[in-house]
Amino acid sequence: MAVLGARGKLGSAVCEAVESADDMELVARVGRGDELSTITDAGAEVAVDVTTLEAVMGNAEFCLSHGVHTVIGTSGFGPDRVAQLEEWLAKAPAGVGAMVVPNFSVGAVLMMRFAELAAAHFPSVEIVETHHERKADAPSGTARRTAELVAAARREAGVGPAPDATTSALDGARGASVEDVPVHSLRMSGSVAHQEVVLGGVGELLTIRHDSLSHASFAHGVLAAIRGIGTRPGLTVGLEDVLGIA
Ligand SMILES: NC(=O)C1=CN([C@@H]2O[C@H](COP(=O)(O)OP(=O)(O)OC[C@H]3O[C@@H](n4cnc5c(N)ncnc54)[C@H](OP(=O)(O)O)[C@@H]3O)[C@@H](O)[C@H]2O)C=CC1
Ligand SMILES: O=C(O)C1=N[C@H](C(=O)O)C[C@H](O)C1
Repeated sequence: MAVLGARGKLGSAVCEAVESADDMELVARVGRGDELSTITDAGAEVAVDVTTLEAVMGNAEFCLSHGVHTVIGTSGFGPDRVAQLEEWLAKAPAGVGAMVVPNFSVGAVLMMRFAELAAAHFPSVEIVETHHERKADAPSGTARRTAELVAAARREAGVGPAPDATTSALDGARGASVEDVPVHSLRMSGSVAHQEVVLGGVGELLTIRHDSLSHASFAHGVLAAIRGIGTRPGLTVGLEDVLGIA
């Protein structure tokens, strides 16, 4: 096992989780400025990337082309980056896998699934995510993924656009639109990672909320992803399958 971004907030939690697991060994802690050959020299079979938007693609290209399974927790993945991973996977040694995981917390995976289930039953749906003030990307990867799942569920059920009479608005007042789902991003000192999916119907509101209160919330999912990737060649997006949340 190699951890890229090992000295970061999530990277430190991942290293701790791997070191406390009996069935895996941490052989490389990679930080900014370290040679990527550290990963292959150490014989790592799986790499977990929890770095930055700028670093992650170069890291993934190296790992996949050298036959190292790659679990990507770094956020900011849109369709272009996913397509690039698929291109590299097609040229990678047989059996190699890449797993893009917008959120490793079990509660967040369930929150996304619940939102997907509810999405077709309410005319209105919007997402509010809150993160710590050091977060680089907005909206969060979790919010993006939730919006994609919600939008797909609504398309499949033939639900039309959410009602909205706005004809005049300041830029940003209605949030960012991810596949027509409004996403509102708050950056707050004192917070970790939080999301509400708010659904509106006739005379009722449903709010699905998840809070990560510390980076320990991501540990179980990271270990599950590491254990699962060896039997999942090619691209996997999300942790639903690995956690048995279908
Ligand atoms: N999927 C999930 O469940 C979660 C995802 N995340 C995501 O993970 C990423 C990291 O988050 P977080 O730990 O909070 O951020 P941090 O800033 O604490 O950590 C990022 C680390 O990556 C290091 N780094 C930068 N460039 C490279 C490089 N080229 N090679 C190796 N290491 C590098 C940084 O080093 P330096 O300090 O020197 O810059 C830093 O130690 C973010 O994208 C975040 O959104 C976070 C939490 C949960
Ligand atoms: O940067 C973070 O902290 C987090 N990033 C991920 C995201 O963008 O969704 C996962 C979690 O929300 C924490």
